[in-house]
Amino acid sequence: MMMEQVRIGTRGSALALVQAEATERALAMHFPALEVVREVIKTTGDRRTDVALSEVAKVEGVLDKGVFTKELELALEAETIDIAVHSLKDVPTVLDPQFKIAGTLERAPIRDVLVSKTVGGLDALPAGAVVGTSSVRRAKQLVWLRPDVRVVDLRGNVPTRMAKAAGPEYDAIMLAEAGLVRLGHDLSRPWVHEGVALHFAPLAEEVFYPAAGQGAIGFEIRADDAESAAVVRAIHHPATFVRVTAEREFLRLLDAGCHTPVGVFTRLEGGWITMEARVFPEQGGEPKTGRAEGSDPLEIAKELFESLA
Ligand SMILES: NCc1[nH]cc(CCC(=O)O)c1CC(=O)O
Repeated sequence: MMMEQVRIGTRGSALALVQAEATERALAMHFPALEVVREVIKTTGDRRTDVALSEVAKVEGVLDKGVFTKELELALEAETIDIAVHSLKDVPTVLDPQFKIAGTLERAPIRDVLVSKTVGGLDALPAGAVVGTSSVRRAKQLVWLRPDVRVVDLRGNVPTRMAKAAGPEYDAIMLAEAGLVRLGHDLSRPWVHEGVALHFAPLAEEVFYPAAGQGAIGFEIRADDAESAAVVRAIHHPATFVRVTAEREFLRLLDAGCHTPVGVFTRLEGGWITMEARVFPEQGGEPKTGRAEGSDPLEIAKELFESLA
């Protein structure tokens, strides 16, 4: 018996709402009679824009990296929502056993984008350029590729960060291509804000390694909720899931010991997965780079992890 109503939970940021809409469209296509109710939920990460993202978890006592997900899980637990719609890269790799990631939509592009006042991407940034990002992964890779660059913290949701990028404090910022495209940016031409033109330079994943799960929308449900699992299954994209499973498992294995900045990406062709990772030592210095391939996402994650240990 098909359920009559499903309640999805989402953050209230512009990007989260676009992702909720994409989910609702997919559900409407598969289940024309299903009533989809949207619940907008504020997370710790949305409230605490006053401190650096890397500090929010500590300040707020949120377990691990759940700063954008904890309140959605509380709503799942309280059964006020059935499906939490997440940017998968914000979801911790280890979940409480009462929850599970039941599926993903088809993935958007995985690259990072340099958004800068100068054209020509990373190589053409002026000497000593100031680049805004709150991601340690982006910061480490930036400075490794361009040692003269100065990284400064930049918080806020995507539209806020785009507006700040046009201000005098920054020469450039970094954002995910997926978020920019979902919010309607055309990366082939500059975006002009208050008379300042910002240029988009997507960075190939083998040049600038993305985050695990970047560009994927994941659905978290109560582990025992078979009805919601069936709903998710209809809009699920298995090829995306195989890739993000490999990437997240690799991150989970690394996270066991520390909070290392890590970039990782996969490709999937005819059931064959290739995965590459760039891992920066916590103490600084050269990153380790590795590659694994195979057909089992968990196996190749383990193989890659062990080859870098
Ligand atoms: N942590 C914020 C966040 N979470 C997901 C995205 C982009 C969309 C995605 O990667 O799925 C962003 C913004 C960004 O990194 O530019």
